[in-house]
Amino acid sequence: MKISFYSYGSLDESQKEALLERTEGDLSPFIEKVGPIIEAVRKQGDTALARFANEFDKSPVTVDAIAATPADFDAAHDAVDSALIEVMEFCSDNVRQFHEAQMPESMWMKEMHPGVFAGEKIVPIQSVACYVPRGKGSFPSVVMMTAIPAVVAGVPEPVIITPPGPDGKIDAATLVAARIAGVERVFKCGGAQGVAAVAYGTETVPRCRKIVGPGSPWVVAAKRLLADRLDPGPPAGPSESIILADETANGRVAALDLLIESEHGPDSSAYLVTNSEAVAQAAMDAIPGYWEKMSAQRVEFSSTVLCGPRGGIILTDTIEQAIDFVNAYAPEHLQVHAKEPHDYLGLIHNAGEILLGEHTPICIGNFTLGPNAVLPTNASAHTRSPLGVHDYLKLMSIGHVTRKGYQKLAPYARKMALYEGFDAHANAVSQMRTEAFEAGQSD
Ligand SMILES: NC(=O)c1ccc[n+]([C@@H]2O[C@H](COP(=O)([O-])OP(=O)(O)OC[C@H]3O[C@@H](n4cnc5c(N)ncnc54)[C@H](O)[C@@H]3O)[C@@H](O)[C@H]2O)c1
Ligand SMILES: N[C@H](CO)Cc1c[nH]c[nH+]1
Ligand SMILES: [Zn+2]
Repeated sequence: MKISFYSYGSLDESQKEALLERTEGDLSPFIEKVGPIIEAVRKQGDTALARFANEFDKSPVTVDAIAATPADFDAAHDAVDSALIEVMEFCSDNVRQFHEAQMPESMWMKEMHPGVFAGEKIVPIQSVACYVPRGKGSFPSVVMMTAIPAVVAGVPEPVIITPPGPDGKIDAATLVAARIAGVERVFKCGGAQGVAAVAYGTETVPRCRKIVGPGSPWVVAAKRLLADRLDPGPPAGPSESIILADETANGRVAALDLLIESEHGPDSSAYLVTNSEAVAQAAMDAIPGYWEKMSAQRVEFSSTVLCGPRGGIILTDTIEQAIDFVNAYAPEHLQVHAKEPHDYLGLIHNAGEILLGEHTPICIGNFTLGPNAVLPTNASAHTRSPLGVHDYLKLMSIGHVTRKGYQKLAPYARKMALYEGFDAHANAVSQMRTEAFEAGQSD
């Protein structure tokens, strides 16, 4: 197979536009199939969840075994290598520290004028579900990234949903990570049926108001269809990355990092964008050797991405052109390979995360650095942010006006109300209010 190579300066506008496309851009085939799945869960609850687990996950789950039990947690703990548990504790600790640092004050108030107080109260959302994928991998790291900020934010009893495996069980490390995070409500339901379960609630799965976490197009399509009933949280579909490398980069190292996100699935996207022909060539030459060190399935995913229309190597005429491409693409993950990576920080406006330097590969961000690795996909990094404690919190405005403050504000409110034509609004800040007080006092 031939790795896709683009000489950017010689592409026409439509070819440049095509490079910006992701698989998530067209969800229509998934939306069509997901509608009936959602309807079945709404009507049949747990029975439908068990049936879909059998059908889509080849998992023999019965209606009485959808919730993980304390015995399941204990068995998972026994099954997982103790060295992996230590690693998950280390990574979880970094993720927790990062998100604790993100927490805002729970309230603020400002005296706008004498006797006029305004501020905000910040509270956790009362019910949130975390989606933890399983299929083209198992993702205990996604438990860390979704459940730990929920706990830090103070969400009472967060819920985890995840597809069961062919043994009818939840991935053992996923359960261990849930326990490390402090989450006990874990349910065996994934894909569109899992999203529908938390949107409507079933006999076993509680209804939630919000769902966070990444997933396949089945999950993304269900979130989209259920968005009126369930806050779908920040968008997080198939993984995508750009490695931006200038002429000071080592092409072989850049290639190693290009392969990281290319192996998630055939629907992922991954580009090396460089202004250096030597870096591009070194990366191109290195990739086949790296594929030899990967499993057949991961090579299939990676080569589908890098040899197809949503991945490969882009050679630009200048580094400015490379940076412009990054900003137009707005990748989920961006890693900068350069001797002076900080020089580029101020020039990047659109990316879910910016990892600086050749010692900060995306997998370090995925697992262990601390910032959240659930990041905006499908160009939503133009306007959206990484998952964080703010996604589990909401603001309520607070106001308090004393008698003195009222005298200052009332004439302004009355003038506005009269202009907008709202009689009751105007009356409530007129002489009628003084009269109502006086009449009330004499009662
Ligand atoms: N953006 C991020 O932060 C991030 C993080 C981790 C993973 N990811 C992405 O999440 C995705 C995980 O995908 P996955 O497949 O491993 O797990 P998944 O849990 O998202 O999807 C698997 C589920 O899809 C459903 N499904 C599969 N085939 C189906 C069919 N034919 N009909 C109906 N439903 C079907 C099943 O219910 C199955 O349980 C990947 O695309 C990966 O790149 C993103
Ligand atoms: N790259 C994913 C986010 O796009 C996160 C992840 C978890 N495990 C492996 N990778
Ligand atoms: Zn990854």
